[in-house]
Amino acid sequence: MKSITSKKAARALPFPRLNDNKYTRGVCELVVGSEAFVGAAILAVSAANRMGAGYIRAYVCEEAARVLHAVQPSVVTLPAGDYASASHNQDERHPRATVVGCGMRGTQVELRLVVDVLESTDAPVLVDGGGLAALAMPDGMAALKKRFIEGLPTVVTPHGGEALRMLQALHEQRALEQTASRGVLGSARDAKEFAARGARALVGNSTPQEMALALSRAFGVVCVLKGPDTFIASGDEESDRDVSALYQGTPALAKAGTGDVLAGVIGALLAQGVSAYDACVAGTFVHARAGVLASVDLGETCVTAEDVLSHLAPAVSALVRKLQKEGN
Ligand SMILES: NC(=O)C1=CN([C@@H]2O[C@H](COP(=O)(O)OP(=O)(O)OC[C@H]3O[C@@H](n4cnc5c(N)ncnc54)[C@H](O)[C@@H]3O)[C@@H](O)[C@H]2O)[C@@H](O)CC1
Ligand SMILES: Nc1ncnc2c1ncn2[C@@H]1O[C@H](COP(=O)(O)OP(=O)(O)O)[C@@H](O)[C@H]1O
Repeated sequence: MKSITSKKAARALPFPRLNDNKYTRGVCELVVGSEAFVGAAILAVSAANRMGAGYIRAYVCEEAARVLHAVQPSVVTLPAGDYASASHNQDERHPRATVVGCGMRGTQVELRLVVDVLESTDAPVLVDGGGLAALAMPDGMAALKKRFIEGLPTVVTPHGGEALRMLQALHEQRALEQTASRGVLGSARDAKEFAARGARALVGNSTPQEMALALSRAFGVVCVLKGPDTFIASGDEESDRDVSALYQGTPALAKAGTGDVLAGVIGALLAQGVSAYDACVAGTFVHARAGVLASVDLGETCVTAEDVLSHLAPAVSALVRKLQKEGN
């Protein structure tokens, strides 16, 4: 397994070119937050705005739009329900990406919205937080399969709990399908309980690396499995970079909202045309470095997700200095 270094992260970073405009620097769209989790939307959107995408469009609830107008007036806001009816395609000169799911609670309306996002853009999509539950549903799986066949990149960023739920849902669904196809008799409830037990047994003993790999292959996505150490699985069976590990974090990052910041960071890199795998490598590194720099300033105990956000710029500057030192 490869470990992510500052050199790899620095080389993946995008820079504005002399003749760029806000559209050529990439449009990052975020379909995030809910009435229950307004903060997740603010954190993800603010992180994306900080990480260099030229145009940030946030599809959010009214309260999140109100807060964003106050704290990030450069962000354009639209009602979350408007996403499906707008156009989201990209071309070579106008890259873009969509982040969806941070701060969602997993309601039917939200899960439908996640599937709409997967179906309605040819740009990279990052799915996080409560939105991840949509992927193991039949519509979500079908949308992912179509994106995979068409070569459209999808990134998922689960924490350990979300990864476990995704794998269990997947195994459960497969077991149910097998039961049905073999004509095994029994009540629907018994079949579901049996499938759930099998799924728990299958997933129970996996290491985080194995889970990241299983998720990336089963769903056809790049999987960033977050935790004290973070594992990135490319899902590419031909490649020698199946799983990479990031060991440079700090327990100061174990705070609510830091995952929302990470989703915005990776989303902005995707929107600037960085490949899915490189965006995950550079994004997780910058995020971890921001956590470390915040800890240096404030002490590990006192760091909040807002501090990680405010240390993204010094983290990027440190990487840029590294590149300059190497003469690249
Ligand atoms: N300020 C805000 O508005 C915030 C909103 N958030 C949003 O809240 C929604 C629910 O996410 P949560 O993660 O809070 O809750 P979840 O309901 O997704 O998961 C929490 C459960 O998973 C278990 N778990 C197992 N491994 C874990 C791990 N490595 N890290 C965390 N939990 C683990 C926990 O014990 C717990 O039972 C998401 O959409 C998320 O984006 C959170 O990001 C927190 C901040
Ligand atoms: N003990 C730890 N050491 C290093 N990094 C951690 C630790 N705990 C959590 N993190 C990082 O903090 C972030 C937490 O993300 P997540 O669990 O999704 O939080 P939230 O949903 O509250 O935003 C991830 O990037 C994870 O890798």
